[in-house]
Amino acid sequence: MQGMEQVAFLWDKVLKPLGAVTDGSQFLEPDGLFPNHIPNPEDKAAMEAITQAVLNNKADLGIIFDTDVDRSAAVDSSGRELNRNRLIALMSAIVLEEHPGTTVVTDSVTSDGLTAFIEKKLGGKHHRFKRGYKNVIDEAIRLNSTGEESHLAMETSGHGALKENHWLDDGAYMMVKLLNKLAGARTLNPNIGSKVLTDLVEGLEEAAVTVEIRLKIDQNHADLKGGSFRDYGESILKHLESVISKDPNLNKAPKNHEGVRVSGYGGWFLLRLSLHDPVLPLNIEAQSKNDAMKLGLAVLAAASEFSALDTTALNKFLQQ
Ligand SMILES: O=P(O)(O)OC[C@H]1O[C@H](O)[C@H](O)[C@@H](O)[C@@H]1O
Repeated sequence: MQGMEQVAFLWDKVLKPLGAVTDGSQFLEPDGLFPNHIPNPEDKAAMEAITQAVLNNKADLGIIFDTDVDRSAAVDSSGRELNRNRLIALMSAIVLEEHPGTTVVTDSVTSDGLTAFIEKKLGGKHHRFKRGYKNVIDEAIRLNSTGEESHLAMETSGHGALKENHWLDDGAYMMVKLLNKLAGARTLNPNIGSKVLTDLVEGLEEAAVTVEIRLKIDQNHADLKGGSFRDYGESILKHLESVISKDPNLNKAPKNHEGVRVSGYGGWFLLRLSLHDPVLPLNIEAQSKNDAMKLGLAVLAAASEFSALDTTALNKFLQQ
């Protein structure tokens, strides 16, 4: 287990008294300079550190939190990361066992593979909404108020909330759900590692290439003509939408709540406005770099007309 201050409670007052061996845990001392890695369960270095600790200690499970413990992720006993879409798939499998057919609300950058997994394998409904943990939680609450049952709201960032936990944005509670599942399986077979969790995400299709490229809008650029970066971003999205509608290889997602989401070349992309920054994040998933580049080129073709948009990061991706 690794994380910061609040984790000490889970470690000292919950896991240890219950008999868990937590010796391999690391980075439990709070240090605001974050000397070990960025405290983010999506961060490559953070996930590598916890994976290594799991393997070195032959642990059944690794769990990792951000600094205020509202984002979390796990690593199974074989060293497989359970974060992003995989963690949502795993939590969906657990929640759908308890509440068959329920709706899972997620943010907008979740994969097409996740939708297929929730709907075809688990028999639930995937409501792909907007980025932002507050947005997904509020949407799940709204759905329940309209009579559509939803028990789980999750973001790929590792934020997540459950109806049974009063919709608190609570990474520790997510991990306790995984630990419960694990403990139940271990009473039947103590040498099973975390296979019970690994098995639950069996069948989740994953893209070979997954990238997020963040395109900045220069707010002081003359092309904004004194307008806001939001308006400028919206006009880029509108233009992209019209360019896509003329391309026979690309299809706009029929149901979408944020930005422009398009499928094609066996993959998909989403271009949207950042929640806070003058940035258009572009997410691309495809089965090969070549297909991902075709999707990236379609965005570049539309975006290059907008001189206040810095496309350096996209160009770099396309030239790699
Ligand atoms: O829109 P972005 O710039 O990608 O930021 C999106 C993120 O913003 C905040 O940090 C929210 O707490 C997260 O829930 C959200 O995922």
